[in-house]
Amino acid sequence: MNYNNTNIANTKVVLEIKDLHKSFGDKHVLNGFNMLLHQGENLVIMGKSGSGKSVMIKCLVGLMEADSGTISVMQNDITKLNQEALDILRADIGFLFQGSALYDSMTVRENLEFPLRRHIKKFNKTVDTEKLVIEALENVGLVSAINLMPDELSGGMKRRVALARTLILQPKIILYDEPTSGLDPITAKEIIILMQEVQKKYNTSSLIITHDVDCARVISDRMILLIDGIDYAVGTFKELSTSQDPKVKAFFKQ
Ligand SMILES: Nc1ncnc2c1ncn2[C@@H]1O[C@H](COP(=O)(O)OP(=O)(O)OP(=O)(O)O)[C@@H](O)[C@H]1O
Repeated sequence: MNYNNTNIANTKVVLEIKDLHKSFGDKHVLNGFNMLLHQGENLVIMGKSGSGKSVMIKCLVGLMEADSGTISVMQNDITKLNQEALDILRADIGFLFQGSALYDSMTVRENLEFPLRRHIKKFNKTVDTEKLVIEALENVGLVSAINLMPDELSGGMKRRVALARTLILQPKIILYDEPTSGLDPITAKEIIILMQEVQKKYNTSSLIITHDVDCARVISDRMILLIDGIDYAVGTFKELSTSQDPKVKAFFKQ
């Protein structure tokens, strides 16, 4: 298998999905999907609307039970973990949802404090909340917005705050669901640059679901095309974007 960054192929695997199946009645959404995510890798998953990307993510985070297959996060088979072990593992996985999902009635500071309170076990009891909030906002260049309410922020600022809220738990893996959707091209580019900076600074591994070909081009070390319920095509952006397979080609027509 080829990687844009050959160093990544030699790093450990932090997430592995093997032969995942999920059907709803006679609708077979996932038909044996496989995936590997390496430490420090940016892996982009592309698939048409309704191809099963959300179903795959829901199985991955335990919101949905797969019919068969295995999912390992940092060498732990998540289907075999008890609730407490799952909670500990979940604190190492950050999410950035479509549309930012900030709490509207809370200030930026309170939005960032919220996950800290929920996952306090991950840190020692004397955690300096203020320091962590400021540090997370510094990472996204938004310390000045600390006392603002979400409706006082632009779309791009909201996405940044959401990223800061994800970073505050110091996740080892970040799942991005359409990180640039709804943003103008310049703001989208800023978010992509920020994602790259975060990856470099913390050596996080990222799984990025996107329809945005530009985002995939810039950020991906490797890509998977989810077609017909399987990992239909796997490779670098260059490999996939020059493929002669009509199903693959369809993704890169602009
Ligand atoms: N709980 C459910 N019950 C029945 N069918 C479902 C359920 N969840 C998802 N599906 C079906 O599974 C298929 C895949 O849905 P999914 O939401 O994973 O697509 P997606 O690739 O994330 O699409 P999009 O890019 O539009 O978000 C769809 O046909 C959907 O209707």
